Amino acid sequence: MFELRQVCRSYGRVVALDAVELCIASGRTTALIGPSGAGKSSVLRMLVGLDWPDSGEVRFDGEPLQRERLLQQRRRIGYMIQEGGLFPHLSAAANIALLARTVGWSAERIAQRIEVLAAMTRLPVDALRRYPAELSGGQRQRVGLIRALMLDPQVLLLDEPLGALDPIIRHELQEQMRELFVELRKTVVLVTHDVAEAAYLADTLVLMRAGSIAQQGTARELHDAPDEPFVTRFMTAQRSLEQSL
Ligand SMILES: Nc1ncnc2c1ncn2[C@@H]1O[C@H](COP(=O)(O)OP(=O)(O)OP(=O)(O)O)[C@@H](O)[C@H]1O
Repeated sequence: MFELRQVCRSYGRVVALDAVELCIASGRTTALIGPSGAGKSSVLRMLVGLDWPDSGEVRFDGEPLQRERLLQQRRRIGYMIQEGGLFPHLSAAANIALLARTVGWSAERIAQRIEVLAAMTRLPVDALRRYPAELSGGQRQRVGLIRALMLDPQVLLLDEPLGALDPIIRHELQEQMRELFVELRKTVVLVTHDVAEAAYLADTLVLMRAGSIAQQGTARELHDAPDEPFVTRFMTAQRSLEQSL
């Protein structure tokens, strides 16, 4: 679905992406993992056309991502930024409806679609009338997810979709998201800091380090057959409760 060919991107002196080569399979879930600053969000922004390579190419569904065709290509992609990225002055429902209104959906069609998605993501209906500041963290994430799903895109790009949630809600949302990904059969690319979450949600893990791909494979492959010591360090860095007792 996506291909990055020798993608380089620097911000001033900081090299965010260093000749990245990456293929993302269609209809599967891929998790980008890696230390802070490794370039995960930068990759996601390239995929959605919010940022462009200094050199190299990003291809989407067999064609280069192009500024001239971006609107058309963007309609096939749902994107959720960190913290949901909701507009604070709009109610949850208005946030969700924004894109659909722009592309000319009727109020009735919008309401029907929101109802379906609220049920699917288990968002209480009364939450739709509230402003983002009046929602819990878990509800905000659900609203962000509904907004990304609104136009039924082929592709979902999720930047830390479950960041900053308490462990019980996070556990619950992980289960719901996994069911949703299987049910919807979309191409999903998500960023997470949590290795266990990545392994639970994704078919493929892409481990980044300092703007490059350290290793790509299943969680089992990265765990059992690491390409370098860094992979093992990262995969085993999270402390389990058993280790701490
Ligand atoms: N707009 C920007 N201006 C300057 N530097 C940037 C910008 N965006 C990213 N960077 C830098 O590029 C590098 C990669 O950033 P990126 O956000 O992609 O990392 P990340 O792996 O997503 O990190 P995190 O896990 O902390 O979100 C970092 O060093 C970051 O400081």
